[in-house]
Parts: sequence; structure tokens; C-alpha cells
Amino acid sequence: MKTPMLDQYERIKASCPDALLMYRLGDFYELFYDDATLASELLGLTLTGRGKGDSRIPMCGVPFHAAEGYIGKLVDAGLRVAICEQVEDPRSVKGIVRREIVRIVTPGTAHEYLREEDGPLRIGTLELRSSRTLGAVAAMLDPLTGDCLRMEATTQELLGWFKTSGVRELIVDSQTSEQARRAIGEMATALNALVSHLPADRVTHAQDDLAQVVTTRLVEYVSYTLCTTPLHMKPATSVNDTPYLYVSAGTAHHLELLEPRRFAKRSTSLFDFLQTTHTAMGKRALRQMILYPLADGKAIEARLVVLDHVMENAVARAETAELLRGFRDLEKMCARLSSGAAGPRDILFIAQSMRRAVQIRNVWEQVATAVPLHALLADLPRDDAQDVQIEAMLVDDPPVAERALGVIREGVDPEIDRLRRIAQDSRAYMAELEARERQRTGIRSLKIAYNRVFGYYIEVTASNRALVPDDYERKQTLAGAERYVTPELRLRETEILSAEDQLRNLEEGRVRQMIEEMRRRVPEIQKTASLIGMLDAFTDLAEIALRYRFTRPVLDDSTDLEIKAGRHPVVERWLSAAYVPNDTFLSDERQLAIITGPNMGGKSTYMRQVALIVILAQIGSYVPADYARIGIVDKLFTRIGASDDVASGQSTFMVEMAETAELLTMATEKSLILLDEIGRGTATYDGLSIAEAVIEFLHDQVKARTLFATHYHELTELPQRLPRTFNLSVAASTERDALIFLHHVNEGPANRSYGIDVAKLAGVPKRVTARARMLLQEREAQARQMNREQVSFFDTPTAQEDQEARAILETLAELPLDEWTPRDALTYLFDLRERLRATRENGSEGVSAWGASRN
Ligand SMILES: Nc1ncnc2c1ncn2[C@@H]1O[C@H](COP(=O)(O)OP(=O)(O)OP(=O)(O)O)[C@@H](O)[C@H]1O
Repeated sequence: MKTPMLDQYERIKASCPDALLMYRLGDFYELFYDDATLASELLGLTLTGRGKGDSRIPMCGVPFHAAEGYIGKLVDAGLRVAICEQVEDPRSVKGIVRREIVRIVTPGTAHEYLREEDGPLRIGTLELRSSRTLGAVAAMLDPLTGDCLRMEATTQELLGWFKTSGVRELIVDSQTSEQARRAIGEMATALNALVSHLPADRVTHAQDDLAQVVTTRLVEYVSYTLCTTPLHMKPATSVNDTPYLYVSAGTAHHLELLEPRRFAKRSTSLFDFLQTTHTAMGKRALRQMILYPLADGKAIEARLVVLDHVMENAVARAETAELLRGFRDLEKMCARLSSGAAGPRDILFIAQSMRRAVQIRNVWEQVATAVPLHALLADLPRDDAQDVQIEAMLVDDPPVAERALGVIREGVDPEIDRLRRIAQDSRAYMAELEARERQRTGIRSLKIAYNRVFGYYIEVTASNRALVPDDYERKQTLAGAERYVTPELRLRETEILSAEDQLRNLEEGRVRQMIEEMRRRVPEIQKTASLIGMLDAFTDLAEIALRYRFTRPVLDDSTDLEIKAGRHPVVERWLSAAYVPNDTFLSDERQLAIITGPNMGGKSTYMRQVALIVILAQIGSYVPADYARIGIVDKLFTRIGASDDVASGQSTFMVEMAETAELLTMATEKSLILLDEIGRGTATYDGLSIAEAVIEFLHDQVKARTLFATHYHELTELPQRLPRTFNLSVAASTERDALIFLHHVNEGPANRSYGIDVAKLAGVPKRVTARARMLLQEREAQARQMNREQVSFFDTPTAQEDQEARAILETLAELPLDEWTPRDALTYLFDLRERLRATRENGSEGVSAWGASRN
């Protein structure tokens, strides 16, 4: 026999089959059946059971007040959780209490349950244009702030956007086309995201406008998970209208834009370096700026003008910082208002912050002369009358929950004050009655107390039962005590309870009204929140620019990149020694730089520095350089530094090649590409060949500005045949056998490589480095010998060939094979063959090289 409760459980569960159902039962959320088994495993909870024998079903539970953490864990594990509450007061119903799902928490919409520091949380979806070449229309939505971004691009590009933006869940519905479904499936795998279905009854009728379709789908999904119509969704903006700098996910990772490298000892991310904002909105705005730098000259200039202004006005800046310090997270509160979770405390906090916004507006209105700043201020609130009123009505420290007493300030409502006095008087009265009864009965331990079931009662310990007077009426017997009522107590109780009831009704009514008013103001509050976020971010960027002596960049539509004395802001900050500034000059004629030099010489720092300067400039920030002129970059790709993606199950080489593939297909003439030692992860000749072919392709086809760091010295020859390439090298010197890094970037290739010196520096035993140096010398000597004996043997057949063959044989005879590893030998052999082939193809030119040193 199924109990009515289980019946209800199963009905509710059926309405939400792809979520774990947390079913509220008194002070617990209970899970049953498979949900219970799964949750108990993931959360380490004891699995119990309900019922007996065969009909016993698995069950586990979490206390309701601690549920948040558990829900967070489940969602983090990629599950959906449906929260089912009791929606009536159990005391006022006979039989089973009505229950409803009040929230579905999913990986992409769990903003109240996950830590914001772990990055943004977004949901996304897409539809494909009927013709493949037209690409796809996509939208992504931040369920906390209600920001919705639309974009039209290739699916590959969209994947990149989704990845950097933290899309954790992709939404499909019954109208999603088959193709789109496939694309979404593939993306979900790449993003490690969940694919979720919007229930059919939520799908609005088919529309022609795909942009509309994708945004509506996401808004509907948020509404579905919140179990209410959200008030805080903003109209979608389009990436295609406001061009942004595309930063591939790999790039954001390599450059440590938002998060430091795994295992980094300090916060080495750009975000951490820049972030001294005062508000949660400011932090979000800054993160957003870094994630979406601009690619439109006018928009960047507008930001720079605001920044100039903020930098110039030190007093206003300081006052703003002061006001921002106490600012509450308005965006989070709007989300709470929207989902019906807001209570009196939220209302007070919003009112206080909105008043501060008015003050901030006043601060700047007096000094603002710049048009873009005016535009920013125009939408800040001007009038705080409403909020002053709210502050006057609510007590200083109101409770979080909507249903609580003592929320309205004394003097606001005479009726509330009167009822409160009755309640208070009765408390005094009860104390007095207690004293009186103790006196009358002689029972010193007698006490008057209250509970929800019996109301007020007099409690007497069992040992004093004999002293109880006749007019006491027994209510309840406990182990060591008896509880009584008297007619007087009953009378008083009715008075008190009715006063408290009325009081609660009145206070709740007031609060509900305030919440309703605030809900109507959500768009205004959101607008304020985002402007305050921007102002906070600008104040922050201003402080940084002043503190670290940044300069204002010049942006234009050229494809130049000119930096004088550029620095890497984060490395400079943490370096104990002085940072060596470096110049950069790229243009149409100097499109691709091949950078050589010793390990640890500063190649990757140099490349990162260039990338960060470009990003900062396109954010609208000042930059760490004496001068910077930047032809606006449309897409930024980097492949720098050791990959730590090995943990994700992909080989370093595979990841590297995937990223290379991405940039080769996506980059344009306006892009900037930074590559560090690509091809290193494979056999020398594979690697070298890949590297060379990539350079050729970038030079001939893509024509993007490129910095290419490499250890293949062979590549320094490329400028001879690829006119837009040139050599750069990081300087090092060896003094008395010690290697000194100068960190200075020079024109021209590195004259030698310093592998052995670096090995020594790194503590490789002297015997090994000495031996290596000997081997190197031998090789170089052989090379010289070969060069001397070199004859162009293919010209005049037999005799020459003969001679060359003898030279080869002689070299072979001299090879220190005993000391070589098989790999050394094999590499040498490949080397030999490769060069002989090259010789045959290119005539005699290459011969000189065949025995040359391989350093
Ligand atoms: N311009 C500079 N001024 C001062 N110190 C620097 C500079 N550039 C780099 N360094 C220091 O040198 C270290 C090594 O730099 P980096 O990692 O860029 O070398 P690399 O040439 O890329 O080495 P590898 O080829 O091994 O990757 C940095 O951690 C930093 O401490």
C-alpha cells in the first residue's frame, strides 16, 4: 500500500524526471529511490530506508538549513536538483500538506549555490542558419545579472565564446533543429557542459527570427528553473553590433587573464593584478571587460575619455571610493527580488545603496565635463526620496526572512506601535504573574512558558505536585514535570496571541508592499548596478594606471603595433630585480617576428607583455609602456608556455595542434598571433617542418601580425625568402662561463644557443654539462671539417660523388657512437638524409650544410 505522501512524491517526481528531487519533510529535504542512492554516494550521507520488508525504499536526507552546500555539490557534479517545498502551513491542514517544486537548480543557473570566484556561470544555445556558410545564431545568458549576449558566427567561433564565457549548460527544446542539436552535442563535449531540455509546454510558438528564438529559449529556461517569471532579464545585446576582441579560450588561459596558472604560487592573473574594486558589481564589470575587450575605436576612445576624467579628479575619485565601499551587491538582490527570495534586509540594503548612487552622481556631476561620463551619469538615480522613506520605515538591522516580527521602525504606524505595546506589556505581565504564582504556591521553580502546540502554560516539577492549587487545570504530563493552565492565563493568552497575529499581519503587509514596489523598480536598480559597476571598474583602472605609471595608448585602424618600453605588468610587480622594458614594432612590412634566444631568456614574457598591452588598450585602459600605438586587433590567439591540459586527458602536442588549427582557420589580417615553440612536442623534424609550414601560411595567407618564438635556429633563415618576416632575439651573455640573462630584445637572430648554459644553471651535474660541451665541440669541429672538404658532387657525376661519399664515410668513421644514445644516432641519420635530399632538390647549395652542427 502506497502512502499518500509517497503518492504525492511520485507525482511531483514525474513532473521533473531529469532532476534529483529534494522533497521537504519537516526540517529535512528527503531524497528517495535512485536519487537517494546517488546523493548519498556523492554527498557521503547515510542511506536509510522508509517502509518495511519488500516495500522498503532507499532514502536519505539533509537538514533544510544546511541544504545550500549540499545542493552546490550536486550541481557541481553536473546534476540538476529540483527543490520541493511545503506550500501550506502544516498546522492549518488536515491530511497531506500541498507541496510544489519551487526551484530547479542546474549547473548553468546555480548562481546562488556556487562560488562566484570560480568564474561566471552562463547558459547558452544556438540555431543554425539554413545555409552552412552563414554560420549559427547563438545566445548566452548570465542568470545572475540577467545579461544576455547574442552573436552570429561560425560554430567554431561560438565554441570559443562559450568557453571563455563560462557556459556550463546548453539548452535545447522541441523546436531545436536536428543540425543544431548535433552542434550543441559536440559543443557540450568540448565545454564539459550539460545539455538540458526546455519542457515542451514552455516553448513559445515557432518564430522566423532566429535571434529571437535563441534568446526566448534562454529566458524561458531561466523562468522554468526559477519557477516564476524573472523580472531581471535584460534585453539582449549583440556581439555583432558592438565588435569585441575575440580572445580564444586557450589564449585567456595561457595569458592568465582571469585565473592564474594551476599551481601558481601567487595570484599571477591579470584580473588579480587589476582588481582592487570595491563592489561586487565592479568586480563583475572588470571581469567582463577583460573577457570582452572592445574592437571598435570609438567605443574604446569613449572609455579612455571617462578614464582620463576619473584620473584627473582625485578628490571625486576618493569620495567615490568611499561611497562604493559600503555598496551592496545590487545585482544579486535584483535576482533575489526576481525569484521571490528577497526579504526586509534586501529592501533596506537596496535603498541604502540607491541613496549612495545618488550621492555618487552628485560627486561627479559637479566635475564631469566629458560627454561619455555624462552619458554614464545620466542613468544614475537623481532622487532618493523613496529610498529615504524606506530607510525611515525599516529598523536598522532587519531580519533576512520576509515573515518576521519587529521589522517596522517605532513611530511609523500607530497601530503597529499599539499592538507591540500590548505584546510587550503581556510579557511583563507574564513575568509578574509568574512571581505572583510562585509566591502563592510556594513553588520556587514554578515557571510560565510558551510553546506552539499548547500556548502559555505553568510548569511545575513532579516533586512539587502536592503544592499545586485546585484552580490549576492539568494540560500535559512530562517525565519530570506537569504543565497547567489557569482561567486567568487563558484569557491573557487570547489577548496576546490576537495582538501578535494582528501585528504580524500588519508588519508583513508593509514589507510585502515595499517588496512589491522594489520589484517594480528592478530595471532601474539593474541599470544603476551596472553603471556603478562600470564606475567602480574605472576608478580601479585609474588607480592602477597612476600607481604603475601606465600611459594612454593610441588606437587606430592600421595593422601596426608599436610599443616603446613595454612592460609585463604582473611579472614586473612580482620581480625582485628591475624589469627590463622592451620595444615592439610590427607593421605590414614587419608582419612576423621570429624570436630566438636561450631558455629563460624572456621570450614568453615578452610575448605575453605584448598581448597584455593590446588587451589593456582595447579594454579602454592605460598600458604599461612609455608609448603604445595599436592598430585595433580583431582576434587574439596565443600558444605560450607549457600546457597543463595534460590533466584533462589530452596530450600536450594534441592541445597545441588543436589551438594551432583554430588560429590558422580563424585569424585575419587584423589579428594578433603569439606562438611559443610550436612543434616542440614531437620529433625534431616533424616539429621543425610544422613550425616552418605554419610560418609560411601565416606569412602568405593569413597575414596576421605574429610573434613566433622558437628554438629551431634553422627558422632564423626564413627572412631570406619570406620578406615580411624578421628576426628578434633575447640577449644573454656568458661571462667567465656564467650565463647572464639580459632580458633585452634585439633585432636579428640569436648568434648561438645556450642550452648547455641553461642546463648548468638549472643544476644539471657538471659531468653531464661538461660532456655535453665536449660533444658539441666535436660536432662543430666535424661540421667545419665537412665544410672544408665539401664538394659539389651532383654537378659532375661520378668523380665528385665519389669524393663526397668518401667524406661521408670518413665522418661516419669518426662519430663517437659509443657515447651516443641510439636516439642521437638516429637523429643524426635523419639529419643526414634530410640534408642530402635537400641537396638533391636544390642543387649544390645545401651540401655545405649536411654535416653542419645541430645545436
Ligand atoms: N624583461 C624582463 N625583465 C626582467 N626579467 C625578466 C624579463 N623577462 C623575463 N624575465 C625573467 O626571466 C624569467 C624567464 O622568462 P621567460 O619564461 O619569458 O623565458 P623564456 O625565454 O620564454 O624561457 P623558455 O624558453 O624556457 O620558456 C621570468 O620568469 C622573469 O623572471
